[in-house]
Amino acid sequence: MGYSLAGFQSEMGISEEDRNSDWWAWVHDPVNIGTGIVSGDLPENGIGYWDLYERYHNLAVETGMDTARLGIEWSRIFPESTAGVKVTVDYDGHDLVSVDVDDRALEHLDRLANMRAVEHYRKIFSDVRERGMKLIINAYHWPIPIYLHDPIESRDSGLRNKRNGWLNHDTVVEFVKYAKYIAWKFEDLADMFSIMNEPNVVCGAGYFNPKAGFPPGFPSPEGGLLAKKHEIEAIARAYDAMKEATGKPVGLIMANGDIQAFSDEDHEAAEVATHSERYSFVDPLRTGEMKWVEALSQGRSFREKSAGYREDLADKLDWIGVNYYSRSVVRKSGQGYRVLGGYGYSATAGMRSKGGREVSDSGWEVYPEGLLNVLSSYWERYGLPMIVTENGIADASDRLRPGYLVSHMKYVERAIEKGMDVRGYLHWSLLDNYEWASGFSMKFGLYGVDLRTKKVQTRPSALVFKEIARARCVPEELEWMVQE
Ligand SMILES: OC[C@@H]1[C@@H](O)[C@H](O)[C@@H](O)c2[nH]c(CCc3ccccc3)c[n+]21
Repeated sequence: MGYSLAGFQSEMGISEEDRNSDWWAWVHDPVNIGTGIVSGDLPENGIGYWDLYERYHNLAVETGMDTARLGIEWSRIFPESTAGVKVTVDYDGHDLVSVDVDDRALEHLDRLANMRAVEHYRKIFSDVRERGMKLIINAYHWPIPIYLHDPIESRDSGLRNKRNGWLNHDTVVEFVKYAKYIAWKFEDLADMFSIMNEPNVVCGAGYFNPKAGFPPGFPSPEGGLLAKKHEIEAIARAYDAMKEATGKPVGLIMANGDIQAFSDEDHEAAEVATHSERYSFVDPLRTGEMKWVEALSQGRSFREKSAGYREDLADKLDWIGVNYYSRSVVRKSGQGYRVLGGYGYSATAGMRSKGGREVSDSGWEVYPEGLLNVLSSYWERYGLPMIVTENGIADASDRLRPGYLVSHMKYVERAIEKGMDVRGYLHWSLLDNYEWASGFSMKFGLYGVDLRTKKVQTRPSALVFKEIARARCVPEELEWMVQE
């Protein structure tokens, strides 16, 4: 049991601002701040993990945690372009079927890398290991180096500019170089690697749902589907490259909602939604079966379409990270689906959900049984080892979090009792942090952090977590907290 965090959301606050990413440009953009698409909070005013990691790791150990999933920022390791590093790339038509990063390329990357950043990440990771904790290193948690994705240019040019992030195969090739370098450089400190965190949210929020406040915030179903295809190729090519540098398990972390039909005539819609948001990412990386979800009627509805078999994508995952917070209730819409407001991730903060459930500060319905449903869905379809890599709640008053913790962990226990191979539970998160477009207003931490003084406040649910961690199960005396 432990916690997950991401670099851009936690590192800055005291020193070492990393200004070289699309997300940095995105959250500092005056137009985005003026239109309210981002909060105006800035990551450089954050919790300062880069400097305070020993204090925070002390907290994790005191809370009974034995595992940390931490991210590395691509733009810190390679602040300048790596395009000059020669690698062998093979295409089959538009399909990127191999990227060979040989030792000469690794030596070249090592000369280009920001060695101060490499060494500092080694200090942070060594500190985790020296405390007897396990370490999962995640290579990518959303920010892309600015020389590969200028989100303001992309937004203002309607995606017609050059530096277009996941829309370009260049980004895939440079990502594979970076991912192999990470595996090569940190192999001795990691217990496991994750290639990406939530590729489905990156393309979904960036191109299908501009209100989410993600770069480049340009509505383009075609763009979203192309970004999705390139992300899947990036994961497969990075897996191949990383496995040349390490024998440690290499997996993928996916965002999930428990997708449910509103009524009996919406079951097909729920199937299409589950394919579009979950299986269409992971199927190709297991079986090579590239299913396609065609955007119909200006992206308001979607239809499943087979795009054929790709041998070069099959068998590219050793484990799956399951991020789960809430459900999604869907209705039929044309040949596809639409998500219903009032339920799951689309509920409203400050009022009960349409299902009569509690709702978090971020408007997400508390729906613990969905975690068991999502774990079952992955287990039945793929049979791969799983880790709950994110589960948590924006809850500044800590009114809901104790019950949220107990209820969701009970469902993890249920999954294990049912024979599913669930290796761990990582809470999002140990500490409050920078919640992307929402900034610092959403408090996900078991511990609060005063951003001016960097002083830590213990929330009662940190003590609940400690009890559960110490008992290695949900103790009977805590079960009263689950408001059924
Ligand atoms: O919002 C809390 C956390 C973020 O801080 C993490 O960086 C990110 O990995 C993350 N993902 C999710 C779930 C996102 C989601 C929303 C709606 C539907 C499906 C997934 C929640 N969170």
